[in-house]
Amino acid sequence: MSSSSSKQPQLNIPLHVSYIKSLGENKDDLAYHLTAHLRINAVYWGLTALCIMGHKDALDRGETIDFVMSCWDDEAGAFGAHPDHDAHILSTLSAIQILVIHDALDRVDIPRVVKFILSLHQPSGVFAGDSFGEIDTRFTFCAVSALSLLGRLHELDGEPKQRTVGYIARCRNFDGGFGSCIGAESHAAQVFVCVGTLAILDRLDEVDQETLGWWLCERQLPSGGLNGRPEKLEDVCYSFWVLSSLSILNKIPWIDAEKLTEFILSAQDLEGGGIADRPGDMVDVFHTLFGVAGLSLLGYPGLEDLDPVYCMPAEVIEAKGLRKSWTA
Ligand SMILES: COc1ccc(S(=O)(=O)N2Cc3cc(C#N)ccc3N(Cc3cncn3C)C[C@H]2Cc2ccccc2)cc1
Ligand SMILES: [Zn+2]
Repeated sequence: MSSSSSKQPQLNIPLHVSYIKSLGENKDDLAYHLTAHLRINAVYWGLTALCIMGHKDALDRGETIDFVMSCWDDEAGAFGAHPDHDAHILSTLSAIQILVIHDALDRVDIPRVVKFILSLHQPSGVFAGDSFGEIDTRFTFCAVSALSLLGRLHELDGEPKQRTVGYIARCRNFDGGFGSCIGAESHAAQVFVCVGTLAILDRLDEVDQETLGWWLCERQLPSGGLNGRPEKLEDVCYSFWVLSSLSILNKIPWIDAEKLTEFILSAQDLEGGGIADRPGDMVDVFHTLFGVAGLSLLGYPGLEDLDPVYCMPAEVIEAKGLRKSWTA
């Protein structure tokens, strides 16, 4: 893909780096406190975006690790999204991703976290998000990717792995896609978590790759952007959910990369920095990550490679020996 033909301004990396750095500075903003329940996830989103843009050190490593450890819920043996918040698989995965990126897994009581994760495995094969029992294929991906990053995926060997794969197989729809649970309609974010889980478990044979490939490339709209379901609006975050699934299936050429690149670049705020869900909307750190993540998967010049399964820097996943054979 040649960026010289782009009609949109290029990716303004310095501006987006300063936007992410500013997020942790405005602690007086009401918005800062209203998003406490997302804090550790937001740190993962910001840190990963910085890594892809080549500015991993823009956030202080020591302060970041100290914040993650302040989210440890010692009663549960896992991480919450904010100090004194209850442990949840979503925040536990974010904590592990941050510590792996910073090569600080030695700070984690791995046996206790593994016990928490395995305690969420349901008889049906799906994972719950926490002890309250809400189930979702998103939580299954979080559990399996967390165990993999901890080097403890073998805990699922045998019947637990078959149960997990069997549940995801029962979520597969006629259109080749996957939903949040058995019987739920296909949705791009759920397709990512199910395909990603099957990729980690080396069971992509459970995916109808041609049919799903078509469903995924049909997410692209005339604007170049991707939506999450038929008849929905395009949204930058689907640049990652759809592209990562296509990347795992080796079908990224099935979409128009040039037009998607233009769409993502058009969603930048070129004054304050950051990327929004679509042009003209308010930016946030979630869409900033998934915008640069999408550009990285499209081979946009000047960005670090992203691993499509773990949504983490490819060099970090490579160093842990977790890169899959089909990834370039
Ligand atoms: C602004 O209203 C919201 C609504 C929901 C949430 S959320 O439940 O915490 N969450 C994460 C999220 C974070 C931010 C940011 N910063 C912004 C949005 C957003 N969404 C909502 C969204 C994204 N695209 C369109 N929509 C409507 C996804 C959602 C679910 C999710 C959680 C973890 C990982 C992946 C997905 C946060 C804010
Ligand atoms: Zn979105």
